[in-house]
Amino acid sequence: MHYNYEDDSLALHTDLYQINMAKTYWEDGVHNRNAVFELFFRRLPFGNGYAVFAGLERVVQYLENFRFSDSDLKFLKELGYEEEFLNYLKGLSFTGSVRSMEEGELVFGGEPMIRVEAPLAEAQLVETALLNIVNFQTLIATKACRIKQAVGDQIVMEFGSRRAHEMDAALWGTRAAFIGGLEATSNVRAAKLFGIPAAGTHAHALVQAYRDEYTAFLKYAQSHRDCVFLVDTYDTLKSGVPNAIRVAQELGDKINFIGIRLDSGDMAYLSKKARKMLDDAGFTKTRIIASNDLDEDTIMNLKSQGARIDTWGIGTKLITAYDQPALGAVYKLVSIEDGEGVMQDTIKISGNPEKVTTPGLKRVYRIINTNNHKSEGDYIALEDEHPNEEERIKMFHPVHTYISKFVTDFEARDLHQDIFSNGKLIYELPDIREIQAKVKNNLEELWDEYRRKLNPEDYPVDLSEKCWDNKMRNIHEIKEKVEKIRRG
Ligand SMILES: Nc1ncnc2c1ncn2[C@@H]1O[C@H](COP(=O)(O)OP(=O)(O)OP(=O)(O)O)[C@@H](O)[C@H]1O
Ligand SMILES: O=P(O)(O)OC[C@H]1O[C@H](OP(=O)(O)OP(=O)(O)O)[C@H](O)[C@@H]1O
Ligand SMILES: O=C(O)c1cccnc1
Repeated sequence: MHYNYEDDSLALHTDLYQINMAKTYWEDGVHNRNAVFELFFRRLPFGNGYAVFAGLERVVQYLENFRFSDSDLKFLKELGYEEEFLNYLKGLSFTGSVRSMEEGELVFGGEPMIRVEAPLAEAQLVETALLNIVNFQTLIATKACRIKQAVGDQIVMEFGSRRAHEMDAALWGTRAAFIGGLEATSNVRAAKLFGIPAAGTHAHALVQAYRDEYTAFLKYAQSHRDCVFLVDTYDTLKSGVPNAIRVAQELGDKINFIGIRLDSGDMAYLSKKARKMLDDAGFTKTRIIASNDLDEDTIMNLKSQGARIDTWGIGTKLITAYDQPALGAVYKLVSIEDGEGVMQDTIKISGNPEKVTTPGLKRVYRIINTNNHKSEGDYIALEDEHPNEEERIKMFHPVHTYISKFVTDFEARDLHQDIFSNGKLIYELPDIREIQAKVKNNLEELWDEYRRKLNPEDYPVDLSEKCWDNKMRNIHEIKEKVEKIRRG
C-alpha cells in the first residue's frame, strides 16, 4: 500500500477549515471556552415521515480515540502550521460532554440528535467526522426501515457490499441496515464484527463455471447441506427450476432444500409459476427468494401483483440510498462562554425561516399520551424546563405558530442520554439486536399517518414557549445590531 504517511489516526478526518478555526481560537486564547454544538437535519429523507437515528457507536469510538498522531503532526507541519500550535494539538484529546439520542431512536427535522459541549476548539475539530458518520448511517437505517415496512414479516437480506461507496460504507451501511430492520447480510466481515446473521446463496458464476446448470446445482448440493439454487442463468422456468427440483429429488434428505433465487425477469409471473412447479413436485415448504434492483416501491408493487416471494435480497438501492444520496445534517453552535465565563446563546439568521437556528441548550421530549401510549409530537424545550412537572403543555408549530394545541395526560420522554461526561465515556453501548428492537417499539408509538410510506403527515416538532421567546429575543438582538451597522 502506498501511503505518504502512516494511517494511524482519524484526527485529520476533518475539513482543513476546522483546523484553521482551531488555530484562530488558540492564538486568541479562546480555544478552551465552553461551546455547545447541536447536530440535526432539517428535512426528512425519501419523503419519509420519520428517520431512524444511527451512528452513535462509531461516534463513540471516534471520540474516545481522538488524538493527533506523530504522523498527523508531521503532515500539518508540512502544510505550514507552526511548532507551538502543533504542540497544542499534540496534547489534545476529547474532554467534552456529549448527550445524544440512542441508536434506533426515531428522529424528525430540527431535532438535535447529538449535543456536544466541549472546549471550543475540540468541539469544532470533531464536526466533520460526526456529520460524516451520522449523515450516512442515519440515511441507510431510514432506507432500511422503509424497506422493512414494505416487506412486513418476511425476511430481508442485505446484499449491497459490491455496490456500496467503498468498504467503510459497506461495513457501517450494513450495520445501519440491520438497525433499520433487515435480518441478515451477505457481508461476512460485518457479520463477524457486529454479530449480524450471515446469509447467502450462490452467483451465476457457479453455473457458468460448470457450463451446465444441473452439474452446478449438484456440485453445490454435494458440498453444502443448506441449498438455495439461483435459477435464472439460462431460462428460469424451462431449465433453472426443473434442474433445482431434479437435484433436490436426487439428493433427498442429504440436503436441506431451502429454495430458489430469482434474479431477473418478471418476478411476479416467474414466482407464481415457480411456486406451482415446486409445490407440484412436493416441495411446498421451499422458499422463493428474489433479488434484482429491488427497493420498497418494487417490493410493494410485486406484493400487489400477488408475487409468491418469501424472502428479499436488497443491494444497490439500499446501500447507496439510491433515491436520496445525502441526509444534509448540520452541526451548529448554539451557545458559547463569553470572556466573563457566562454562557451566551448564539444564532444563525437566514432569509428562510426554516434555516434560522434555535439558540440555547435544549432537550427534546417525546410527548406520549398516557391514555393511548401514542405520541402527540416532540417538544423542544430549554435545558432548565421540566415539562413532566407541568399540568398541561402548549405545543405550537415552530414556523406556523398559529397551529397550536394544549396537551394534558402526557409523559414527556427525554430523547437524549448522557454519553460522555468531561471526556469520560459513561454510556454502555447496547447490543445491536436491542437497537433493532428499539426501532420496532418506537414505531409503535407513532400513529399510522406518520408511518405510511407515501405522503405521510408532518409529525409535530414544536418549541416550548420559553424556547420560542428566547429565539425571538436573539433574532431581535441581531437585527438591532445589523440595523446599527447599516445606519453607520
Ligand atoms: N412484476 C414486476 N413488477 C414490477 N417490477 C418488476 C417486476 N419484475 C421485476 N421487476 C423489477 O423490474 C426491474 C427489471 O430490471 P431489468 O429491466 O434490468 O430486467 P432484468 O430482468 O434484470 O433483465 P436482465 O437481468 O436479464 O437484463 C428490476 O428492478 C426488477 O426488480
Ligand atoms: O440487485 P441488487 O439489489 O443490487 O442486489 C445485489 C445483486 O448482486 C448480484 O448481482 P451481480 O450481477 O453483481 O452478480 P450475480 O452474478 O451474483 O448475479 C445479485 O444477483 C443481485 O442482483
Ligand atoms: O448471496 C446472495 O445471493 C448474494 C450476495 C450478494 C449479492 N447478491 C446476492
